[in-house]
Amino acid sequence: MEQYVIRGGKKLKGSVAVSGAKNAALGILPAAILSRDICTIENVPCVNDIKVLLEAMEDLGVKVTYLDEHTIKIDSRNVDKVVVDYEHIKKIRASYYLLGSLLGRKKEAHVALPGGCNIGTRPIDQHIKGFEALGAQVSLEYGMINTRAEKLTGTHIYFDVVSVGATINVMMAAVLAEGVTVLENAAKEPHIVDVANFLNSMGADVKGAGTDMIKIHGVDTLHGTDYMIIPDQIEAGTYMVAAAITGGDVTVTNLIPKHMEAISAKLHEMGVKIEEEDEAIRVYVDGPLKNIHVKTLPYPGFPTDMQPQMTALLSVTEGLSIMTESIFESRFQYIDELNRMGANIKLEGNSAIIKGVNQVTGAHVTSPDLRAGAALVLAGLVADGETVVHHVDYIDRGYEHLETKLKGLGADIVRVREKHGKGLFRAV
Ligand SMILES: CC(=O)N[C@H]1[C@@H](OP(=O)(O)OP(=O)(O)OC[C@H]2O[C@@H](n3ccc(=O)[nH]c3=O)[C@H](O)[C@@H]2O)O[C@H](CO)[C@@H](O)[C@@H]1O
Ligand SMILES: C=C(OP(=O)(O)O)C(=O)O
Repeated sequence: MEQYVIRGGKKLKGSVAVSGAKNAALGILPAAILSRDICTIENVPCVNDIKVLLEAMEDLGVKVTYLDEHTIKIDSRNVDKVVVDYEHIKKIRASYYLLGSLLGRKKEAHVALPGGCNIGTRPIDQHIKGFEALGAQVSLEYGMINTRAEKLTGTHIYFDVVSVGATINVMMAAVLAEGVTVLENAAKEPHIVDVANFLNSMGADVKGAGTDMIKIHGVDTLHGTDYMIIPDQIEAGTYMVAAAITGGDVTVTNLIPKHMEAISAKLHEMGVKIEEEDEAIRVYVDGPLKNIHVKTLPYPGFPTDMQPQMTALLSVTEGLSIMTESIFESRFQYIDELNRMGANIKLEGNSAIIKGVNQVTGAHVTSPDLRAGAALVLAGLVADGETVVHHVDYIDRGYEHLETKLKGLGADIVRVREKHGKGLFRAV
């Protein structure tokens, strides 16, 4: 088991480059299966979720070749299996995208129910509703989702909830369907647009991604392509908060400022200085910050994947702040851990009532999930003394070289491994 040991108190300074978007890559790599050809994908983040997904794809017959750390050649000319078992995907959520891509390509898919972060009940009824509307039969048996279709036919689908996963999954299944598919009440996140752009670069005809109505004209075949994944909005936001929480001065580079608007706006409201450039944002603090209220919402609202990191910042900001989580009901599991570090946060329904404290103190804390883990690291960066963040494996799901990037900004953070049974540490 690996941990981060952080000695707080360093103001972060310098610049940090954002990696490719995890949640876009998790859609784009399975979508490459639809092409029956070779796709070269650049800016793939080097994070564990991607490694797990690629192993599952290799098991299906896809040939994966790393051209460098971030560039991957996906050869999906020979996909001979349609079954993705639990062992391959128990750790990731996005395995469900193999349903949409295999259904589109092979008209059949059997995928174990997805894992991923334990942040709520996370049903997939809207994915199933979409596949069924396209003409597939779907059943759930023995922990597997089984789906088959004689053929897929375009239709109108209205999603009852705004779902990133259902939008991407059904969009993927529909690109090779006969006729026109219209997805209404679609999610609008940047990664939806990125997956749609990728599909179009393979010859698909997807219009309207980024709005709540996506129209897909089915095509007969798709070809290979070269494509570059967008920067990770959430990783970028995490470094912006790292700058703010340490009272530092950090330029976050390789991002798309438009994708950061909700995060930038809330930081600005707190008094954090935000300077936008073409592909970078400088974040610095030159005075005391103000308490604010934040509510998570689907894009373009404030992202739920930034909720824990923002709460960490508010926990050390004077005054009473309220963070309301409206997407996932169990996304406050890290509050007890922050309180163990001296934060003063109470949960009332789906809101965290945060009484800002002057200082948090180092403690042993455990990440309950990916973004919560990032929040605990952020709190550790300003804590008095030493913070040990356990369960770094959650953080590794979605942050590329987190400790290296933070060290580059001047943070005192090391990754260590607990010596079996002895509670001793050694550097990894
Ligand atoms: C791999 C990936 O991209 N994960 C992201 C994706 O997760 P994911 O795709 O799982 O999240 P969704 O957008 O689907 O979930 C949004 C809401 O819809 C509900 N819902 C979803 C599907 C469904 O069939 N039925 C249903 O009721 C969920 O319980 C949740 O309350 O979007 C979330 C919301 O931005 C992010 O937090 C995750 O990081
Ligand atoms: C919740 C997340 O991921 P997943 O949906 O893959 O669990 C996340 O990226 O914050």
